[in-house]
Amino acid sequence: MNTIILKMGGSILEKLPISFYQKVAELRKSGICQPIIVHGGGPEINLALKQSNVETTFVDGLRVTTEEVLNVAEMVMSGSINKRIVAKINKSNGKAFGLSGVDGSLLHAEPVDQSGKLGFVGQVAKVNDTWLKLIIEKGGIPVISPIGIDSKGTRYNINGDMAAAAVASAMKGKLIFVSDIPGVMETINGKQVVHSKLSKHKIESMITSGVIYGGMIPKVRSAINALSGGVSESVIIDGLTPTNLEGYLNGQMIGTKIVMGELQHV
Ligand SMILES: Nc1ncnc2c1ncn2[C@@H]1O[C@H](COP(=O)(O)OP(=O)(O)O)[C@@H](O)[C@H]1O
Ligand SMILES: CC(=O)N[C@@H](CCC(=O)OP(=O)(O)O)C(=O)O
Repeated sequence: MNTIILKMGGSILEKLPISFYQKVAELRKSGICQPIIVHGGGPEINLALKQSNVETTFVDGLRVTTEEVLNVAEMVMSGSINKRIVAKINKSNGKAFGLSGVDGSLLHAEPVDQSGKLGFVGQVAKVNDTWLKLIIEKGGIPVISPIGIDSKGTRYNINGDMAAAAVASAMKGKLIFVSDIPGVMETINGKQVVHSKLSKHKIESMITSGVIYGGMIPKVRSAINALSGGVSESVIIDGLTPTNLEGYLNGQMIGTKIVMGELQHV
């Protein structure tokens, strides 16, 4: 069975209709594909930090993470968000199993920046997929919160897009970023267009020119890394259009596909 890694952005988590979770459960039950969910939670972490009067800043879409910020990020993502997703899939007759990258050292992490400028921000050094494979073997749908751990027991806040790319590379699945935008957009001659395909070269120039900014930066860079890591396809789709997931899986041109080689028309 083909594996798909669904990165569910914090931007849409609360807006997704129950039909989305029903579709995820159905994909597994019917044997069409094996979904693995990796979620984010940026907006809810922002809210929780605000309520605790903790300032938060981002560098290239990554949250500078002090110990205090890490604890809040873990509470929000591994606690509240993860279990809400699990509950919705289970309500849809799926067998979801929630775990964070800390459980079974699923996401073995290392600091993203050795200078310490970003604090406890990690990247995935290795995916320990033993438990994932066991959950899958038993008919389950893994739901992963992107907090990682190293061999000393230090935990790291990992951007959800980066975690999803690492899981997709390890499991050799298709990587689908489910977000709140129809794809990567650009205003050309006064008209907003959605790119249907983007190459690595074009992506880097769009980051340099500021067309791609904020949370879209780790998303597109993770898509490229996943392709380098052996993932066959990376795509960004809008989760709020109910037919998008199925349409994409049926081969329709939906969202923005990230490709390795150069493209003539971009
Ligand atoms: N060129 C672009 N096209 C579309 N969205 C962009 C672009 N550049 C930056 N963005 C921003 O990236 C956001 C998606 O990233 P993010 O908020 O991290 O999403 P998610 O929570 O789904 O991971 C969009 O809502 C938009 O504000
Ligand atoms: C290091 C880092 O930036 N971690 C992210 C993790 C959540 C995330 O990635 O959420 P989205 O998918 O909603 O963007 C954060 O703290 O916001």
